[in-house]
Amino acid sequence: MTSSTEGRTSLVAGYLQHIADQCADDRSGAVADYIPELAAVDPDQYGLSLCAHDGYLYSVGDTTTEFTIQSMSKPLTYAMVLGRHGSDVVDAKIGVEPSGEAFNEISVDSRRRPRNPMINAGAITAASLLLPQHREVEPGVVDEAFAELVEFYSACAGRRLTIDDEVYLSEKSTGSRNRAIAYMLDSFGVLGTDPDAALDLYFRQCSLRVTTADLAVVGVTIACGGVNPRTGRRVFSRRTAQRLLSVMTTCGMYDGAGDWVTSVGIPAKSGVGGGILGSLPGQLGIGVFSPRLDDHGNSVRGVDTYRHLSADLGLHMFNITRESRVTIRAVYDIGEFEIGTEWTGAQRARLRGCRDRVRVYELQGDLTFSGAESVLRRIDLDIDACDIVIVEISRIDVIDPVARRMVLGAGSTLAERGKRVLLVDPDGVVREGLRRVENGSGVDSSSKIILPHVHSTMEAAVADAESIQLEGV
Ligand SMILES: NC(=O)CC[C@H](N)C(=O)O
Repeated sequence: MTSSTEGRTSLVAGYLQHIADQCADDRSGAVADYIPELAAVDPDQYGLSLCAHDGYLYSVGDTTTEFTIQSMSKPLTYAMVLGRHGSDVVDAKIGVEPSGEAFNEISVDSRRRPRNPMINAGAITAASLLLPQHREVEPGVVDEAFAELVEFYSACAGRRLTIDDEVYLSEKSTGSRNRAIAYMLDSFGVLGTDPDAALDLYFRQCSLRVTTADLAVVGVTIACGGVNPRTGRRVFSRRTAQRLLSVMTTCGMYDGAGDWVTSVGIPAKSGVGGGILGSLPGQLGIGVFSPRLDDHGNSVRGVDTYRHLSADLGLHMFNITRESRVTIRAVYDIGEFEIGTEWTGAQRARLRGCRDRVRVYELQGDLTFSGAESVLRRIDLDIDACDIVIVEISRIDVIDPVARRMVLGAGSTLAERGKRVLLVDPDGVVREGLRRVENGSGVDSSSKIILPHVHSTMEAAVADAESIQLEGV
C-alpha cells in the first residue's frame, strides 16, 4: 500500500496507515453482485483519505482507484434540491425520519412520502425534483439536469467527476427494484415528472466515479458548512449543510443508525460500491473504500475503519470540548540570548548565530485530534526557521489521549530533522502520557522515541533551550 500526504511524511499519515493495517485482514462480507461491473472489482482494495478543515489532504492505500459513488450521491442530490426548492417544498415530498429498513425497501410513511432522502425511494424523489415538474419530458432534459448535477458534485469534490458508462447501462437495464419504487411513488402522486426520467437521472448519479480523496473533500465541504476549503467556493448554504449532517447521522448507515451514532458518531453515508463518506462538523471529511459489504450494504472494512477513527483518534461528534478548535494564541521568537563573558570570542560569534532560532507556540482551547493536527502542521511549515520549538500548553485544559500522543510524538519526528521540542506544561496535562511512554507501554511503535523535555515554567524552558544551543557551540 502506498501512502501520500501533501507534505512530508507525517505523524497523521502514520496513524491512518496504522488504522488501515488493523483493518486489512478482515475478508468477511461480499462485493455487490447485482450488476456484473460491481461483482468484477478486486475485493481486496482499500483506501482511506482524510481532509482537514483547511483542505489539507492525507491519503493511504488505494487512493487513486476510482469506484462508483452509488448511494453516497444521495446527500448531494438532496442538497441540490434543498437549494433549488427550499426545505418546505422538499419536506412535503420527502421525510426525515430514519426508516429502520433496508435501503431498497419499498415503503413510505403515513403521508405517503418516502421516509428519508437516504433510502432509494427518497433519493429517486429527490432526483425527480431536479427535472421539470410535468409528465412530458422532452429528450435531452435528463442530459441537461445531469450536466447540472455533475457540475454540483464536481464543485463539492473540487475536481471534474465523470460517469462510468458500463455501470450506468447495467444499473439501467437491471433496476427492476428501483423501477418498482419509482412507479409506486408515482401511483401515490409523489412524482411530478416522468418516473422513467427520474430513474434515469438517479441511475446516472449513482454511476459517477470517485476516489477516497474526492469523498474526503466532499465530506469536508459538508463539515465546513457548504464551502469547499480546497477551492474556497461556496457550493451550498450552511442550512443545507446542517440538514445533510442531520440526515446522514440518523439515516446514513441504514438500519443500524442507533448503533452507528453511539459507537462511531460520525455523520456518514455508504454506497454499495464499497465507499463510505464521512463528515465531522467543523473539523474534517473522510473517505474510505473497500468493496466487500455487510448485510446492510455497508463496506465491512469501511465500517471497521470508522470505528477505529472514532475510538483511536477521538473523532466522535459528541467528543465534548470547551472550545471546538485549539487556537495558536501567539507565536514568537525568543531572540538573542544573553552572552556571558566566560565565552571565547569564537564561541560568542557562533552564539550570535543562535538568534531567532527558538520559536514559541502558545496554545489555548481543548486539544483534540484535529487541533493537534493543525498545530503540528503549522510547526512543520515553519520548522526551517528554527532549531528549537517551545510549545506552551498552560492554557490547555483537556487533551485527548490521541492529541497527547501526537504532541509527545512530535519530539521524535522533529528530532529526525535535527530539531528539538520543549513543552511548557505547568498543570501536567501531558505528564501521564509521558510516564506511560517512559514505562514502555507507549504509543508510537518507532524504535527510538525521543520525548520532548517538559518544563513547568517558560523560564525553565528558555534556560533549557539556551543550554541546548550552547551544547552545539
Ligand atoms: N446503497 C446503494 O449504494 C444503492 C445504490 C444502487 N445503485 C441502487 O440504487 O440500488
